[in-house]
Amino acid sequence: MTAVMANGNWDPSLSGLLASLEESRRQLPSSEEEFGFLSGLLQSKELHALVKVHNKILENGKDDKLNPVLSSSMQVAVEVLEVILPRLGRSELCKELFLLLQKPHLQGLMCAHDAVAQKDYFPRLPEIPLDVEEDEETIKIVQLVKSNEPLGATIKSEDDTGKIVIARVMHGGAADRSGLIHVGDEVVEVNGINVEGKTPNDVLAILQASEGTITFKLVPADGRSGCRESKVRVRAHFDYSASADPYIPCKEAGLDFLKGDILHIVSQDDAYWWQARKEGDRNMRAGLIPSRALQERRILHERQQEDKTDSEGTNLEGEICTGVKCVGAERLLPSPCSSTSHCSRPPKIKKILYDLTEADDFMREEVATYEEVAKLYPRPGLYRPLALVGPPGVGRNELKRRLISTDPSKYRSPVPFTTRSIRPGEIEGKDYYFVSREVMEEDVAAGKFIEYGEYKGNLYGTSVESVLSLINAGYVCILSPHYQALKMIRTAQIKPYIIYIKPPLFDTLKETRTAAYARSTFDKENSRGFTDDELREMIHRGRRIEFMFSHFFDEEIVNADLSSAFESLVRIAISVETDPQWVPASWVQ
Ligand SMILES: Nc1ncnc2c1ncn2[C@@H]1O[C@H](COP(=O)(O)OP(=O)(O)OP(=O)(O)O)[C@@H](O)[C@H]1O
Repeated sequence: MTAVMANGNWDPSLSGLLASLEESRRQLPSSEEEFGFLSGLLQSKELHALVKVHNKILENGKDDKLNPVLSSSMQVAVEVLEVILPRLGRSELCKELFLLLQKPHLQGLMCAHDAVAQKDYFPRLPEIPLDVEEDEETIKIVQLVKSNEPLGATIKSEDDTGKIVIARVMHGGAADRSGLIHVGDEVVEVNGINVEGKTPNDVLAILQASEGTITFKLVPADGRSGCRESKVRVRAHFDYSASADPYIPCKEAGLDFLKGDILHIVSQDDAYWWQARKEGDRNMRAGLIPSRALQERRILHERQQEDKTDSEGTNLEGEICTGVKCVGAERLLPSPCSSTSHCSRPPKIKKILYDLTEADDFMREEVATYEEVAKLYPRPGLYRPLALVGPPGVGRNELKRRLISTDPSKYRSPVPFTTRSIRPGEIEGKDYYFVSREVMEEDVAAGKFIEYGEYKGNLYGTSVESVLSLINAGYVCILSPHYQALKMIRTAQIKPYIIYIKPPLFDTLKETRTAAYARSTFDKENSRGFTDDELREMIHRGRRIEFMFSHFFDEEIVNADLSSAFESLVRIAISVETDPQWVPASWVQ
């Protein structure tokens, strides 16, 4: 026997295995290479260490010597991360703990701890009964043991033959992980009961009444093999509740999510029902969500219905059912078992830039469902611009000015261009870039401006180049673009972090603006307070902006109390600088 094994500490079962391997070496049909591999493995220190750990766990588990204090250390770690996140800027200790808890080694340790604490390695499967008839070589027998986890597969009865088949296997669920159950497998027997001629509900009833292990006899589907998990992540642009969806093939298999949630799409095999997990969710089993194509059809249909004034009757059901076979016909197999600012005030030109009242309906063509995203990691010295959008008068410029005044050497706003002539005291390149109308019109036509407009016969605008030069010079560029310029700035080149400044409800809006003697920005010639109509208009505009552009927003700040809104802005600005962010996948190469 080899030197390593001569060591008295070596596990006796491993030594025994190796000895019998060597003894029967000649009778084995294996090649020299295969033998060498196996014998090397049995003698490896890694395997020995693993066996030792395994034995120790079993030994300690036997007489309940060690009881875990908790079995969800990963969950606790995530909660701690959330709690300390807002304190990162203020405490070095918080920062250190934040980094520590994200280290893969520590997370691996906590995962392993939880698996052991939850006894995830139990139970052991009993021997498979081998009383299989001779002509049943194409039958597979799958035995599952009760646990708290659902099986993660759905069944349906086939339209033409009435056979019960596995309709869907949810990625990461118990069935998928077993590697034994595949889509298309025909269910012949459950616990010795023949299911021929039975409905999916009958089969469910058998399963629910069963206790202990459950044995399936399955005819394997031809040529099926497990599909590899996709890596696609998307941001959802709508709320989804499976229980409220009349068209989902199986409500219990659905995954609920909220607008803004990041979803890991693990399978797009079905054109209408994708399988997804929520990013960061420890539940490995994927759930069903409507595919992009299906959701787009639904939204378009809903819009058509809204637009229809006459009632021709809705037939959404018919329309979707044509595309999605077996709607509602699948059954999920249960568990087999169970200010005063010193920055000069920029000129008020924005509100005239796109002032075609309500001319923004063109955006309604866009159907926001899911957007593919990827993580963008912060790069020191190269900061994402912050773009504050909102209805005119809501306070974007006020917040921008306050943020810049906290550190003018860090936060900057791009210098605008104008075709008007320079006035006494103004400095070229500081107040404005003064250019001729011909030059500016040419540049506008060439798409060099993120926004522009005309006021009293002169053009004003902000160029893409001036934004990029601030970014490249290491500043945090602060923009307050008109909302219709959002599409222009939301590019891989600029990578803006878009913050929606939302007006509060009318009473609060009126109260806060009156208390602060806020000046209306609607009538440039008169510096006066906001009228009720103007405040209502602000709220109305806000709603339209949300309707059209909310899928572009990274954050939202309700500008009720100005100092709270400003605090939120500062907190967001710090986190954009330091934390990884989900951005459109095309921005990350
Ligand atoms: N939360 C608040 N409470 C009280 N007053 C506010 C608040 N936010 C902003 N204001 C005041 O409201 C007025 C309009 O704000 P601001 O000029 O920043 O609006 P804006 O969104 O930039 O609009 P515009 O695009 O028309 O310039 C200013 O007098 C500002 O000081």
